[in-house]
Amino acid sequence: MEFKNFIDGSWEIGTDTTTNINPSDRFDTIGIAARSHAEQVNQAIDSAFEAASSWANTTPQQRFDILDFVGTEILARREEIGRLLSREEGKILTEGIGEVARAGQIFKFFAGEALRSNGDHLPSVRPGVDIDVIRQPLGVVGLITPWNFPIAIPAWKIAPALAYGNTVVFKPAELVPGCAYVLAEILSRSGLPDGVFNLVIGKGSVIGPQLIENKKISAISFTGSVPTGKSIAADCGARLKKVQLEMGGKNPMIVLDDADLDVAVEACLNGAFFSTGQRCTASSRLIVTEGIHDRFVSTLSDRMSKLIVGHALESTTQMGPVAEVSQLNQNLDYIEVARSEGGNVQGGERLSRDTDGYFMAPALITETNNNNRINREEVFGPIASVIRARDYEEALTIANDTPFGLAAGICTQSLKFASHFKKFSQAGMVMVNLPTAGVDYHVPFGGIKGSSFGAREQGTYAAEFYTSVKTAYVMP
Ligand SMILES: NC(=O)C1=CN([C@@H]2O[C@H](COP(=O)(O)OP(=O)(O)OC[C@H]3O[C@@H](n4cnc5c(N)ncnc54)[C@H](OP(=O)(O)O)[C@@H]3O)[C@@H](O)[C@H]2O)C=CC1
Ligand SMILES: O=C(O)CCC(=O)C(=O)O
Repeated sequence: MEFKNFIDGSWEIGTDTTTNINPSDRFDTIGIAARSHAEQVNQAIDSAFEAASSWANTTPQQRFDILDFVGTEILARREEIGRLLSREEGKILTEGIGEVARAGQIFKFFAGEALRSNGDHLPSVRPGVDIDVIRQPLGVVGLITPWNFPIAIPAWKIAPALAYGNTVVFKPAELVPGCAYVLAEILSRSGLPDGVFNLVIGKGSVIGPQLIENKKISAISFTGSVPTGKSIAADCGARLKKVQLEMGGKNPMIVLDDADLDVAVEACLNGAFFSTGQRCTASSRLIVTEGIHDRFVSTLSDRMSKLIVGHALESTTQMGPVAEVSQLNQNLDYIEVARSEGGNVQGGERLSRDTDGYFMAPALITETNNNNRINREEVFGPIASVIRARDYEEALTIANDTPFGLAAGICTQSLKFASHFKKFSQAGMVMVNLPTAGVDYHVPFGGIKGSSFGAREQGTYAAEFYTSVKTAYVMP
């Protein structure tokens, strides 16, 4: 397959290309992808700029119909696209299909938003004057996405951008051009005028700065690593360009003595190891109180060691490969760091298979403390560490002692502790007796502290980023 750029309503691949390889089976080439050059990126920006004014003035019905069409087609093709996703990114097929369904639902949700979005009408403090607070699109938005959710994250940026009347230049992660291409192909048949949606595939370090520096782009929405996010924010700040960042996490899951052991183990197994731990919401620090610690560790480690690691498309597989070799090496390095810090490592070995995929066993590291590097830095792999705590108060202090603040969880049967945690945990998303990862598509997503910057994504809150507010005073 050829994964082409979509610029001003036309498909093109250009001369410079990359090869897209299946991380489960490195003998399986999925396709050849465009690697955009500067001229193509400029054409995409120009065409989005040209299209912005007429798209901003389309009716809500036109925008609803287009986004609803996209959502319907994605949902109808969830198995086929889910297969491509799993082949390309490496999450297991049920997770791949689930992610595609989520992307379809996101388009449907924002189709509705195109109809629902409104402003406020208020009386003035001056007699006879009316005030309207109106939401207006920003113009052209640049969307930069990571590899770990290759269709859901693009969906939750593209759908609100279009619903609220913006035009788009979309740059997916180079590792996952297939899902981006399929999404663009559906959008290309949805009735969108030329230039409203553009896809430029290629290297982030080349395309990213071009998007940020170009004056025709009004705003950048980014999901990915902390260093890239910080440099994007600094560059946007210097140009007074609106920016939204979703970055890493070092998400705590507290397990209290009174927790239901099965619930806690299930939540941690899912939160730490599903999707090969490649979720910014993954539970990477398991903070466990003394009374349940040993039972919890022994049950979780037993369940972890039975997880079947293998080819993402095999029906028996419970954990697929790591998405790429540099991420695999980073994971294995962190296991050695944890060992050298005194951690007791179970699992975490490199696994070899005939298909030469990037497989490793999930790892549980016990007897760690919160100052260890393994507990301070985001790893982004199937690795969780366990930290002992005396009681709830100490567990909460440890949970909050991190530069990150994306998701935080607690397993307890105590309403008192759950309610206290909901209020005092320093995170944008809090889960009680549920995994820290795996969120709904219709409510806000994002964090505090070093995890996020700017307005929230998803749900009706997405309007905060994708629109600006105008206040109109009228004396009729
Ligand atoms: N919070 C999250 O959801 C995610 C966090 N991460 C974290 O980041 C680490 C590294 O992953 P990685 O994929 O390299 O993350 P990056 O932050 O490098 O990549 C995320 C996106 O940004 C693009 N990008 C890269 N450099 C620039 C730049 N200078 N300007 C603008 N955009 C740029 C990438 O393009 P390209 O792919 O072409 O390089 C990709 O589309 C992981 O180990 C993990 O810790 C990773 C993925 C998701
Ligand atoms: O946990 C989820 O459902 C979403 C996670 C996510 O968006 C991410 O890892 O980037």
